[in-house]
Amino acid sequence: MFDPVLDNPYPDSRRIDDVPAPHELLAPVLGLLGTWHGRGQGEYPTISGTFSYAQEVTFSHDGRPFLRYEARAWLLGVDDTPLRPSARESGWWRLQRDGRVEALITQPTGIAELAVGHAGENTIDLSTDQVALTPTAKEVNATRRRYTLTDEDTLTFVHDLAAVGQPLQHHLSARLRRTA
Ligand code: HEM
Repeated sequence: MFDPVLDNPYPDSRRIDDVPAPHELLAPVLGLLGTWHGRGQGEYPTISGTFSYAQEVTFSHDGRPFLRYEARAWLLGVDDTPLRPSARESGWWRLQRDGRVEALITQPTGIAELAVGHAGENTIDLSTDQVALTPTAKEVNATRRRYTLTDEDTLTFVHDLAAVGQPLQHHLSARLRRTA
């Protein structure tokens, strides 16, 4: 017989003032903790026109010096009607001394990114260090992600992409509001 399953004694926290207390290395990214919702616009030279999307993003921690990151997007039609699920990704942002960040991000489209960068005054800037692709994934060579807290509850996001033979250029921009 198995013992009854115990509750996880180490749940993630999405709030600065909650337990566990955030690790000191998380100081430069504490403003990201929580759940964010918003909308954005996207484009790419290989795609006709632009597209609109909505997105939900969550950053949490368990008291250790990394963030758990989760994002999911869905495309929007006229009058913001949801059209279909779009990009999803999840990963880990490992905070180092002096605000250096090492991120591991995976997507169900067969793409795994290692990114490095820096968390500074209200801005996090991550660029690809390595990309790994499953055999059937689209060709992705590099990304750059910039997150800016324009006020305590507003997060803007810009994503550049080098893929399918195109040089690094704008793919997405979004503006998110903290909802939890
Ligand atoms: C909010 C997140 C994202 C949204 C809403 C989004 C949306 C889109 C859309 C609508 C397309 C056109 C194809 C289609 O209709 O599915 C597309 C293409 C593509 N996206 Fe994204 N995307 C997102 C994030 C990403 C990320 C993180 C990457 C890679 C790291 C990426 C890489 C690509 C690639 C490689 C293509 C294919 C281009 C082509 O084959 O012509 N996207 N994206």
